[in-house]
Amino acid sequence: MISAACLTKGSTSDEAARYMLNGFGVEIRYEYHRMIADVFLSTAEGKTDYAIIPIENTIDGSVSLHTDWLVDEVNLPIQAEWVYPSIQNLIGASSELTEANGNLAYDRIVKVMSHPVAMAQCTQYLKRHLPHAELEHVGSTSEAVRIVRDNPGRGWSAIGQVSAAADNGLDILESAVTDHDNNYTRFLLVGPKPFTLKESEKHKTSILITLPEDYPGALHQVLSAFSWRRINLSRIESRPTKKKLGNYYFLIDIEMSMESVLLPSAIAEIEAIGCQVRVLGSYPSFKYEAR
Ligand SMILES: O=C(O)C(=O)C[C@]1(C(=O)O)C=C[C@@H](O)C=C1
Repeated sequence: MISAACLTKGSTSDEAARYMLNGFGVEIRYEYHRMIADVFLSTAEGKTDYAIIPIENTIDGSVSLHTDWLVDEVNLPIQAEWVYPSIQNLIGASSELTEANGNLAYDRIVKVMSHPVAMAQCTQYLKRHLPHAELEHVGSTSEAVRIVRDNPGRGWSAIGQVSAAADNGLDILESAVTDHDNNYTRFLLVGPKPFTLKESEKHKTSILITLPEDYPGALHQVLSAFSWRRINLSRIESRPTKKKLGNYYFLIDIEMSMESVLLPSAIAEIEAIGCQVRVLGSYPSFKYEAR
């Protein structure tokens, strides 16, 4: 049996976790939390084998809060990554928020609640149809659905998953309200144990680089260590070190395993110019395949 910490039942994370982990013939115990901090801490404190972390979204980009937790607050290696479609829906009680003719009564909706990332994926929809509604952020999409369920008759609605609506006895008022159809979220499986349930043809490595101070052209040299070896990078992002204004580290995703010959030598070259390198994980990368 393996155990995994995840955002609340019925969240996008929960659906994505089941997509990834179920069906390997191994029993999985899920531990649900309302806040992402508790998801990380459960695995960091040894209560679960893995934590399921949404890290990047097609529309909203990197989830900086989750990146910061991964880098600054815990030391949990990345063991796998996969993408999962993020289809968000407007959820509420149709008896309360629908006209007699069956049309959605937008003017009766006074509040929309959701996870900030899910809400950001529906910005255009909310502007067009619900500009008058108050928008409120909560810890997960399913948490939003639960709060709406517990507050009937107030004109509240949530943005979230079909399964959360069903679990809470609410209705899909409008389906697929995300601004673009091609909306995917990239998830990480983090924890101390390597992930061995499934093989993948593609491997990635994520590293964190802190440049030496006052070293002109340091970033250029870092990138050239990869480019002349023809090592492909899939993401480079800078985040503040939080130690001094203007100090940043670079988070780089590399399309190569640490087991390859080339990558360790590129990293050694980068360290030789005075950069600090921390490997966040070298892991299989899985593509989404509709089942
Ligand atoms: O609230 C949820 O349902 C989550 O799983 C969180 C989360 C996120 O943090 O990115 C995950 C995927 C969705 O794209 C929106 C929100």
